Amino acid sequence: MELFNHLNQENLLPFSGEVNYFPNFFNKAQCELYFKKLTREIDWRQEPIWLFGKQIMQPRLTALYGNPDIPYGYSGIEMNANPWTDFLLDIKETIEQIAQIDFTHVLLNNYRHGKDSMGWHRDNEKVLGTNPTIASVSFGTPRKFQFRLYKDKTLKKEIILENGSLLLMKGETQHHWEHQLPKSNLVKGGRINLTFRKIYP
Ligand SMILES: O=C(O)CCC(=O)C(=O)O
Ligand SMILES: [Fe+2]
Repeated sequence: MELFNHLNQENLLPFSGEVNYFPNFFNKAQCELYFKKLTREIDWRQEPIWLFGKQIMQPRLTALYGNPDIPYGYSGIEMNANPWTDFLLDIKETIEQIAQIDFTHVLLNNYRHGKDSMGWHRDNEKVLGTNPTIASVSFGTPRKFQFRLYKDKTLKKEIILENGSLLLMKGETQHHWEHQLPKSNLVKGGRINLTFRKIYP
């Protein structure tokens, strides 16, 4: 029996997946620097998605960076990755040490205020492999992040993703649990999230 994983972190999920939370993974100075750079230097766009047969604009800004020549389809849109920048590589290398995986891409989300959000979904696309490790880094205003069991949507777990935190989703998480970043009337400030992924072309 495995009592602890290698990081000695507790699992946020009760079963059928593994989620570890690391608050203050980045220090205050790094948080300020990265939030500024992410705001100014990323090629942010508001992209349309297809939802129930209708094309609507996503309620957030997005961008994709990563290794060249690996196209990445996401929610019905094919995004071409921008090449890595120096500071994105710095962040990637820092989290690769703890995630113990070489990531090929990062999907960036810019939630400009509390009305920006991301709805319930699983990151279970074929190109991510069977049990993807996804590393989610947050900068800026804290936001609520929720999980619910795919087969019993009344079973929920939630956590506040704080400035400078890292959330690792691993194992069978993407098979059995959906996640979302709900809208909030209370949140005024902006938040930028990076989800590092490994794509198997
Ligand atoms: O903003 C977040 O914390 C979640 C982002 C997410 O779930 C995704 O990019 O797939
Ligand atoms: Fe996701």
